[in-house]
Amino acid sequence: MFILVNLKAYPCDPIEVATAARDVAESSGARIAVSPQAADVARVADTGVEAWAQHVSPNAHGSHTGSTLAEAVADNGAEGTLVNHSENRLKLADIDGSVRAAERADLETIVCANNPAQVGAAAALGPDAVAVEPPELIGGDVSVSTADPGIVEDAVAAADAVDPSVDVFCGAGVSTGEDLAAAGDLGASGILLASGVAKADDPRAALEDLVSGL
Ligand SMILES: O=C(CO)COP(=O)(O)O
Repeated sequence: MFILVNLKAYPCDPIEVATAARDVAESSGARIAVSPQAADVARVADTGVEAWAQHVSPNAHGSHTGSTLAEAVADNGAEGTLVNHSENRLKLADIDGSVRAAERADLETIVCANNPAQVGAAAALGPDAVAVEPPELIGGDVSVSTADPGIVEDAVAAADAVDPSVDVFCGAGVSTGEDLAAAGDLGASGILLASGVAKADDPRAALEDLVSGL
């Protein structure tokens, strides 16, 4: 199970979380990545943890003010990028463009989706993985793997029907090792979480609890 910690725009210390994630990944053997604000990608990657961008623009170099280029985040140490999110909704054509941009820059991709139908559409674009995150459970205390196990199973089936090589992650309310284990039992290859680590009083302890579910 891959654990991807999305720091969103939370007021946490990205280096504190990245250092803890690096240490817990090393001691447990788990794959853990941290996805900070684009401006913090280089500092986070410098800790030695696997760093991911939260978004890349569909465009390449050129007259595109405000872009976050896939090439730029890759040059600054990112190994992958999220594409689309319930909190940053993109048009299908832009999701496609961002996945293609990430491919050009050799970044791994996870496209986020709200439900199994969107998972199927996202899988058709050929990312490395898709993540199902029901918006109503994002930021809450109850894990998607407990509150709505059927949506995870349906997402796995939807992606498999389109392209069996696309992994399926789940996210929303995931915070414990038990939540992670339940996600794995439902067929997920990884989890995407934010508040359970970024808003934790002790992010290191939160990460240690998560890997206990592996
Ligand atoms: O949106 C999410 C990750 O991208 C999930 O957020 P929470 O873990 O805070 O529910």
